[in-house]
Amino acid sequence: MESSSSQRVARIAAHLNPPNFELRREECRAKGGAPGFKVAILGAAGGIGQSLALLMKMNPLVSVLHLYDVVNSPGVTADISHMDTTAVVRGFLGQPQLEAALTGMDLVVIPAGVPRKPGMTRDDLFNINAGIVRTLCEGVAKCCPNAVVNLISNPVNSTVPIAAEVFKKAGTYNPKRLLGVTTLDVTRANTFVSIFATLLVGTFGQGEVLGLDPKMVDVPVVGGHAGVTILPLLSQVKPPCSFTPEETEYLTKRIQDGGTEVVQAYAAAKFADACLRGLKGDAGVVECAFVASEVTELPFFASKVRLGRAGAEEVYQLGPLNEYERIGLEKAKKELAESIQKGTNFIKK
Ligand SMILES: NC(=O)C1=CN([C@@H]2O[C@H](COP(=O)(O)OP(=O)(O)OC[C@H]3O[C@@H](n4cnc5c(N)ncnc54)[C@H](O)[C@@H]3O)[C@@H](O)[C@H]2O)C=CC1
Ligand SMILES: O=C([O-])CC(=O)C(=O)O
Repeated sequence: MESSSSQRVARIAAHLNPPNFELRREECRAKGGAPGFKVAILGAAGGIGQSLALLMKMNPLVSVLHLYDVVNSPGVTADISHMDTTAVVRGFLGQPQLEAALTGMDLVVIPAGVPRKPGMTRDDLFNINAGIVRTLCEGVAKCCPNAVVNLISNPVNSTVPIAAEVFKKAGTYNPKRLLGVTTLDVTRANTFVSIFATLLVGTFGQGEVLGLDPKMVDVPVVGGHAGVTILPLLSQVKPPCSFTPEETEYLTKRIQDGGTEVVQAYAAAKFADACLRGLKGDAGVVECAFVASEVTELPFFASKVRLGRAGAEEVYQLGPLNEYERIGLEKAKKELAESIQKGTNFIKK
């Protein structure tokens, strides 16, 4: 006869062994009554997806985290699910499991698709990623038509219009709930400006600023998410800061080219968190995003938006631009118009 201790071990083991493990976690969570949102990451086994999954699993606003990919999602799910935070993690592999991954979701974050190789532009990814985004958004329209969608897959300037057309076709389009993620441009801009300001002591209007924390810096970045369409409004930096024309030119290029150097998931997690805080009803959640917009004559444009229960509840105007920024805006709009049209045509053709 087994000792009571080994019987207990056997009982616990039965609960902790896959596939029971996640089921038990779910029961524990239900008993604890942790509130929160259901979030799906599509492309969760990729470079961005894995780090994003880790960061979302740490977010207390997330109660359920679905990790979908066409490869490797079971391993990633097992890894993430052992983190001792409340969100229940479930993995989904391949197209037959897409609908299960999406059903009931409040927020769908999409970093699925191919990334750039050296020498490529984001637009070079269009041919592969356009079809991937279309398929995934068809799934969203069918299974969670009211979810907020964060589109990360590049070229964002075209994939957002693609998603909009898919949702229009399905009759589920809500412009407030479709957001292209440009947060990385803002985190780069905040970081570069803070370093710059710290090194160039005395350029800030209010006297000397030493060791400026990037979190204290606010650089609006408008337009889109590729090359010249990324337009940092350095004249509107907070705290107020003045740059020479050469400094402006240098910083603008540095921010525009940041993606050829390094990519990361932190900004995507920051933006997803802002969307969840908005859905929860927090006041004053403002981030830049590429959304349906009337700020310019273009149907989509990135600018500051206020995030709320409805998604992007308010799209802010650009504010006063200086001459350098006005020229930049014209260049940005020209390229953006083509990228938006290309995305729209992909579905309409
Ligand atoms: N908007 C932004 O700020 C950023 C955008 N990106 C973009 O995000 C995308 C992903 O980048 P990485 O994670 O570095 O690439 P990656 O190649 O490491 O990961 C992509 C993942 O997508 C998966 N995938 C491919 N087809 C899929 C499908 N039909 N359904 C579901 N998953 C699918 C792949 O299996 C892979 O796991 C790229 O297009 C990249 O350009 C990356 C960084 C920042
Ligand atoms: O540049 C890339 O290929 C990825 C991206 O969008 C970024 O890092 O901003």
